[in-house]
Amino acid sequence: MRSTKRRLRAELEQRRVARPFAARKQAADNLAGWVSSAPFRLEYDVTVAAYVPFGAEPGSPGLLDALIDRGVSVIVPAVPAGEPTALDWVRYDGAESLARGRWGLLEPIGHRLGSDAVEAASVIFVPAYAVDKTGNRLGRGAGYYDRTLTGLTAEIIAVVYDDELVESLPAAPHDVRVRWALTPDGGFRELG
Ligand SMILES: Nc1nc2c(c(=O)[nH]1)N(C=O)[C@@H](CNc1ccc(C(=O)N[C@@H](CCC(=O)O)C(=O)O)cc1)CN2
Ligand SMILES: Nc1ncnc2c1ncn2[C@@H]1O[C@H](COP(=O)(O)OP(=O)(O)OP(=O)(O)O)[C@@H](O)[C@H]1O
Repeated sequence: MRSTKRRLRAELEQRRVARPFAARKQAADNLAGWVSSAPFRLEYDVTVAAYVPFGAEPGSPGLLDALIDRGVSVIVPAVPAGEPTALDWVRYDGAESLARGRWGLLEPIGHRLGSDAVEAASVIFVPAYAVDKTGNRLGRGAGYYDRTLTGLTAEIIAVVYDDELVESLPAAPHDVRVRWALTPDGGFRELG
């Protein structure tokens, strides 16, 4: 199982890296555009936990900015020091305040809110290499998100390219299923 997941991650990463720049840009714009037709409430009193895409991941800060433009409070992860645990969180208020953190990830400079901050979120966008039709998600494999998402009742959305919404993925008992996929061409799709 572990080596199957590792091989899948490597294949999916290669496929992402091979996507032409213009296609990635179009996909990022499309993803941001779907925010206005999200199937859940995204208003001024809502907190959304999202993330800042890096490398060949689908998306850009554009989706976060689209959320902020609606008045939503947005928090994004900050990777805690040491071994993988639940993620820490920082408020996002625009791409200007981002700086390179651990592994070159972009994180807002600002007060760390603690790992409990995610409990205020009613909607959580999570990164994934792939998601299957029943909501099994393949992440980077450090286990940050599996540790972060257990026990939450929020709507959880995996953001992937259209060809990364697949028929089935290997799943372990600790894997937390997601209810939605968001893809550049398909928008929000309910899973399960
Ligand atoms: N945009 C984004 N933010 C995110 C995540 C993510 O997947 N995407 N995470 C999702 O969990 C967390 C960070 N997790 C990460 C886990 C591994 C690596 C990484 O590059 N690992 C290297 C090995 C690094 C090393 O050991 O030196 C690798 O896999 O090659 C990066 C981020 C929180 N923030
Ligand atoms: N709730 C948890 N408690 C303790 N260890 C966990 C927990 N969830 C995951 N792990 C550990 O984290 C590691 C990565 O898990 P897995 O391969 O399922 O990652 P993933 O779901 O693909 O990615 P992500 O890093 O996004 O969670 C595994 O070694 C697993 O044992």
